[in-house]
Amino acid sequence: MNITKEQVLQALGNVEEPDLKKDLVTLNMIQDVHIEDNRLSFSVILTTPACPLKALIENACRNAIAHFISKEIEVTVNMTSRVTSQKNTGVPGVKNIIAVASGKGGVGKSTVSVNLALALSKTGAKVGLIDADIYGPSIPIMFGLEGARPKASQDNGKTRIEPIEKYGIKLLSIGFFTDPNQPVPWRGPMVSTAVKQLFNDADWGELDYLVVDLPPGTGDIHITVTQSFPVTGAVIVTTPQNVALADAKKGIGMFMMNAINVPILGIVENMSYFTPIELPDNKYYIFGQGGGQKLASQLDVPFLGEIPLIKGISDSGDAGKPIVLEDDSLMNGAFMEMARRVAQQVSISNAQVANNSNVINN
Ligand SMILES: Nc1ncnc2c1ncn2[C@@H]1O[C@H](COP(=O)(O)OP(=O)(O)OP(=O)(O)O)[C@@H](O)[C@H]1O
Repeated sequence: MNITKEQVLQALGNVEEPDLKKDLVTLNMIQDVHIEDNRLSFSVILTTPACPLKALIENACRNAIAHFISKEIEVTVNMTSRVTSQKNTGVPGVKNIIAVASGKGGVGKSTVSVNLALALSKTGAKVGLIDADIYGPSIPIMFGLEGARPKASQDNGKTRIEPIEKYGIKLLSIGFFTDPNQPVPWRGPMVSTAVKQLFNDADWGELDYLVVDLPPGTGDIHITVTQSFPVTGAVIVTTPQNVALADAKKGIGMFMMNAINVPILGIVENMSYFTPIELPDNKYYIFGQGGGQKLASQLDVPFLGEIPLIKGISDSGDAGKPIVLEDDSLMNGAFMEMARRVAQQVSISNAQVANNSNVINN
């Protein structure tokens, strides 16, 4: 059978990327088309390795070839990915900055940040994590790195800090530079300088996603980070109680202010329901049900998922090995699903910016 590359591209031009609402050929997602007799192979370049629609897109490609060219063709689809970026995150080599925030303290923002970073890395992305919670840096404990000190070197008279690598991601915490037993009386300008150093003076290398755990509330650090670096988007963590939801709303309001203007990637509801480990199908909505989802639809922002209240989540954080590293989907499923949705929203946000300017695909 004589098929041409043009025929293949024409057929695949009928497959729409469901999130980005354009066809795969227009989005430049089809590459390496090889044809030999009745054997065809091509690559589909997804915008994130965490793409939740991978199987659906592959199926749609196979169907398009069968429908528009022939069912007799032996098709090999190589699903691969190249994370998109908006121009210039301000940190060399870093494609996307994801800020994790909460209106209220203690809702599980650090737990979500850590498990989000590790879940994205598990899907194959290159990930970094900054703990910018100067009032209660908890990432050293959650990674079993209490007392760790990152290496620093001089490069042309400039200090370069080497992020610590653990569980496949690079991380820096403000807690690596302070004594956990001594309270640090941070003043506004000191805070701003210290936090900017975590971004600017560190050797992050090439990263698809840099996750930033912000302090609770809306303060100096939020303003420093969002005004110094073009943050791709913010993930807002809440619990189901009304007090937490009201503060989450304020947090979202801050990111949406004209002076800040950071896209909201979505709301994560943590501690949504209690699940006893011995009865994993039982869900007890002890703090009320559906509050996070309702807030998301009210504010017209995505809902990124419900994370159960499970003792293992707390235990694993305290033990320095976050739950997402477990191979048990009962324990890590909710975080993996949330991470896929976050990555999906990053891709959508980048594509929207591309409609107005230029998205780089490298
Ligand atoms: N889904 C969950 N199930 C069980 N325990 C959880 C869950 N989420 C968080 N925790 C526990 O709740 C406590 C607070 O979580 P975490 O430190 O992540 O909150 P935070 O919002 O970052 O707090 P802070 O406001 O102090 O920065 C921790 O002990 C953590 O292990």
